[in-house]
Parts: sequence; structure tokens; C-alpha cells
Amino acid sequence: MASRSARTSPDKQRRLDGSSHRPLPVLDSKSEKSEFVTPMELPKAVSQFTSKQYSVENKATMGTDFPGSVKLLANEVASKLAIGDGKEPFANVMNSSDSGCKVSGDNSVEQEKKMSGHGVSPGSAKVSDGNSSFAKTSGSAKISDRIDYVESGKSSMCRGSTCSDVSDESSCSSFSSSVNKPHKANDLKWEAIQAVRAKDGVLGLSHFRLLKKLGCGDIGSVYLSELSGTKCYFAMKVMDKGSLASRKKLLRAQTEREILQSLDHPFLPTLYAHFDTEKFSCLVMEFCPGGDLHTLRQRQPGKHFSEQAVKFYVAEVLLALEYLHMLGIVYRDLKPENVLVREDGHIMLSDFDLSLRCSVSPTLVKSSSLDAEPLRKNSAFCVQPSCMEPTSCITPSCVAPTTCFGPRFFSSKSKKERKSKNEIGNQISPMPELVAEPTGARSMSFVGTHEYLAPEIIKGEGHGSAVDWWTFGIFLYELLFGKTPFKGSGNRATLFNVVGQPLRFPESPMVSFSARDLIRGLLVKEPQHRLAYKRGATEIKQHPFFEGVNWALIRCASPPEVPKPVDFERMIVPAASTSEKPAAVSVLANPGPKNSDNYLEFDFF
Ligand SMILES: Nc1ncnc2c1ncn2[C@@H]1O[C@H](COP(=O)(O)OP(=O)(O)OP(=O)(O)O)[C@@H](O)[C@H]1O
Repeated sequence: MASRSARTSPDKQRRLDGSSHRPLPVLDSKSEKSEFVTPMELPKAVSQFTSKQYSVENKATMGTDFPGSVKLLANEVASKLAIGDGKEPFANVMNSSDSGCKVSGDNSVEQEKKMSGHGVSPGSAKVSDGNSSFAKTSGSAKISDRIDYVESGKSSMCRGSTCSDVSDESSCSSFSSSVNKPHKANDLKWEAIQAVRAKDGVLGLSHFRLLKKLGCGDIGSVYLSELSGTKCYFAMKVMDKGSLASRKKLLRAQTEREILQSLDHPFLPTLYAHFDTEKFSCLVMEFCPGGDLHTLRQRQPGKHFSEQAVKFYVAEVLLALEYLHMLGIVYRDLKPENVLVREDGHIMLSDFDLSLRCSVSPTLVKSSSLDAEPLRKNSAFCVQPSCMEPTSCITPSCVAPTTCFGPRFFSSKSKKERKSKNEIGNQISPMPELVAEPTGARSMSFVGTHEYLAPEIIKGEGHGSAVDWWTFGIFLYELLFGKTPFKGSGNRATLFNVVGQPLRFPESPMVSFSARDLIRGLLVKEPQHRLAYKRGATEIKQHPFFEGVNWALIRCASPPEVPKPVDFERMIVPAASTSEKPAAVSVLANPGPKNSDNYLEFDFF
């Protein structure tokens, strides 16, 4: 969600986005603003920061106990990131600026041909984001060198676009229904949208009253909107298609939309509708009145949450990440800014434009206490969701809980053998344990936020779902201590700290042993030794920090804080006092005639 730079926070520049149109700030420890590099130059910029400089700088920040092994690691990083030797780890990224690549299970690279430009229906055509492009994000940027080499031991990445029940732009759209979103079955907002569709055929911008600009991100602006005359309020993300095309961000927008379409989870956003006008692409989502956890944290005494509150927030985030992984989505951008607080105080993870999609092949790890031996090496125990198709893994039907939790088991053992074990187990065998997460996926993208980047991303070694467990550790640390663990004097120092500096905890606030132990398990530099690397979220859920958490009923638990009710009518910005550009003011003051969506001009980016 919003970068820190958009706020008054002193640590404004921690977010870096190689996909923004503004060049990346060079990784300079003295001044984060003075120099800029392109993403292709980024490794060079890092490599220019030699191991010698690194150890000098870190001696200054770390005192005299700078371990030799860290220096060695720094040497290794510097040499790995060196360019011009033919071994530069970002070479693939650099050479593939306008094509997406996918690596299938057999390691064959497939080039995706793409189209870009106006008038291309994102739902019907593949579009190029040109990757490696830059744009301003409110004074800071996020790294996104988006050439996703997705490689799973079992399956290939899917980029298939799907028909959606929320689309108003393609022939497959027809009417919205909650058929594919069982959690929304009784939602009045779904019904209100359906009623408009039933009356007017399609839903468009003219059906909404834009009340207030909530914020703007790299690819669009978000408005609090009312479905006119219904008192149903939404957050509408409005993206200028021309601007997306010229900044090569169409694919990013498409990724976000397709992911949103596929979600149906209490801690993830509901996409109520999306539609395109000639000029704009609009996503109609659930509105979260509680702001984000970054802002909320700043308001806490000592600017950190209590351990109890942290447990609540991170538990919900964990469930959201687990669900995303089960859909084959590696989130990659976890940070407090992207965790919004709903009306009821529960959380909603937002912002999917940096996410990576791959298909999943759920694996049975433990079928019962009697069958407790890890079985992942035995492919006969894999479970394939019924919706797995090579061309489209992001389909709403994938998310039906029955496919996640009621899989068919394929076993190499005979029915007879299995039956006898079940009988011995007295039919009270515990729930089977599955890994349905893309633990084997690999991407070479350079995406994320400095302080949250996993070491394997910085080192360009390729990364998979374990990056989300690293960021989960940083997130947990930040909520507890009010700061991130590896922040350096500048972005470059931060990156080197992430890779080479050991984890340390501040003396205050006092934090329980189990919290620190969980953080230690998550912030292991080598992904293969990191907690959750093998069995995903299950490993984290079982950690003593979460003792007492009722995972199944967490959505019924009392949140630490419930936002004050919003008086929506009072949120309407009077034309005279708004800081919007005149055209946008006129939109707020006068929604204009129906079906005249395209006269609007928004104040973007
Ligand atoms: N569902 C929502 N409810 C309330 N506010 C929202 C919602 N979605 C977004 N916002 C607000 O709008 C701002 C912009 O959100 P958006 O997702 O476009 O951008 P971002 O995450 O900052 O950027 P980027 O797209 O570059 O990752 C957010 O910072 C947040 O304040």
C-alpha cells in the first residue's frame, strides 16, 4: 500500500521500486537522494560498494565485533554482484526488458509474446509491462525488476487471464454473483452492484460518486467511492491506461487485477467489480477505514505494538500469506503499509502488483500420526488440486476451500495397506498435513522494499515463497520493536546489512523469548534453513509464539483496536477546499451524466 515516503515518517525512503518511472536512487549510504541508477545498473551500484568499503562502513555502525564471516560474506556478495564478468546474476533481467519469461518444470524457457498499448483488453490479451521500468512512487520507489523466472520443481508459471464474475469489460462477464466467493454470499455490496448491473446492463465509472482521494500508488489513485444512491462504499483504484502503457506497467496492473479476482479470504481484499473505460481501468474493492498498520504503529506508545496486539496482527497476516501461497501466489511485498485495518479491526493484506504467480502442487507431508514420516520426497503422495490447468492457475474456482482442504490423496500404497493402518489408528487420526505452497518456485525478479528485501533477492540467487517468510520476520520485528532490524544509514548500507549483518535485538522494549525465537527462525539468511521453508505456514503456526491461537476462529477474535465508525457523508470534500486538480474537483462536485465516463481526468501519480 502507500509507501512511507507518502507520509511524514522520517524513514521515508525505505521503499525502492525499480519499476517506477523515477530512476532508482543509487545505493548510497551518505545521501539517498543524490544519485540515481536504472535497475540494470543496480547490481553495478552494489558491486561498486566494495568489500573493503563494506567492512569499514559496517565497523562504524556495528562497533568492533564485526565478524570475519560477515566480511567474507560481504566479499562474496560484492563479487557475485560484480558485472562485466559474464556471471552477473541480473544478466537475465537486464537482457529481457520487454518480455516475460517463464521457466517450466523441465527448465525450458518460454518467451511470452506480449502486446502493449491502448485499447487492449487486459482480460483478453497479454500485455507488456516492459519490465525493468521506473516510476515515481511518492518520493520513493519500490524495487521491481520484473522478469519473473518462475520455476517449480513440479509445475510452470501460469499467466493465463481468466473470465471473472466481476468483470464489466468482456463478453464473459455478464452479471456479478458471489458464486465464486462463498464468503461474500450475504454481502449487501455484492447485491447492490448486481442490482445496478441488472438495471443498466454494465457497471461503469458513472455509477459511482468519488468522495475522497485515499491515496495514490505507483500505478493508480485510490478513491473512497459510493455506488450512487446506495450508501454502499468502496475503495476504487483508478488507473490511467495511457500512463500505464507508456510507463510499461500494464502487466503489473493486470497481475494485480487477476490476483484480486481470484481471492476469497477474510483477510484479503474483495474485488467487487472491475471495468475499463476508454481511458481508465478501475478496480472496485472493499474500503478499509482503519488505515494501515504503519500509521497505526506510529500512534502507539513508544511507536510499537504490544506483544498481544502483534500476535493478533501477524497471525492474521500469516493466514493470508498461507492462502496466497496455496493459490501459487508469492506476495513479496509484506510490510505494515500494505496491511490495512478493516471496519471491524481485522486486517486486510493489500497491494498485489509485485506478487509472483506460479502453480502449486500440494504435497502431503503427514497423513496421520502413524504416517508421520515426511513424504515430500515420495512424489506418490502429492495432491493435485482439481483446478490445476497448465494455462490458467488463477481461477476463482481454485480457491474453493474444498480443493484446498479436501484433496484426493494419491498413494503408492495399496488400498489394503492404507485401510489396515487406518484401522490401527482407531479412526481418530489427526488431520493430514499438507504443503500446498509453492516452496519450489523460483524467480529472478528484484522486487520489494529495501528494509524488507530477503538476502536471496539482493544476492540475485533466485527466490521462492521463502521470501515471504523472511519479510514476515521483518514485519514481526518491526511491529514489536518499532523499527526494522537491518536498516542502515542509507539504502546501500541496508542491503549489505540484510545480507551480512547478524540479527540483533534492542534491549527495549522487552519482548518474550518465544517472539525472539520466532524472529530468529524466520530471519535466517539462507532460505533453505529458514523456518517454513519446507512445510510453509504450518511450521510457523506451530511455533510457541502462537500458543493459544485458535487459527480456525481467529476471525471471531477481538481485535486490538476497532476503528471509529466513518461518517461517509462528511468525507465528501467540498469543491472549494479540495486540493485536487480542477477536473477532479468537478468529478467530486458533479458526477456528470451517466455513461460519460471518459470525460474524467484524474490527478495521477
Ligand atoms: N481498500 C482500501 N481501503 C482504504 N484505503 C485504501 C485501500 N486501498 C488503498 N488504499 C489507500 O490508497 C493508497 C494507495 O494504494 P495503492 O494500492 O494504489 O498504492 P500503493 O500500495 O501505495 O502503491 P503501489 O501500487 O505502488 O504498490 C494506500 O496507501 C491506502 O492509503
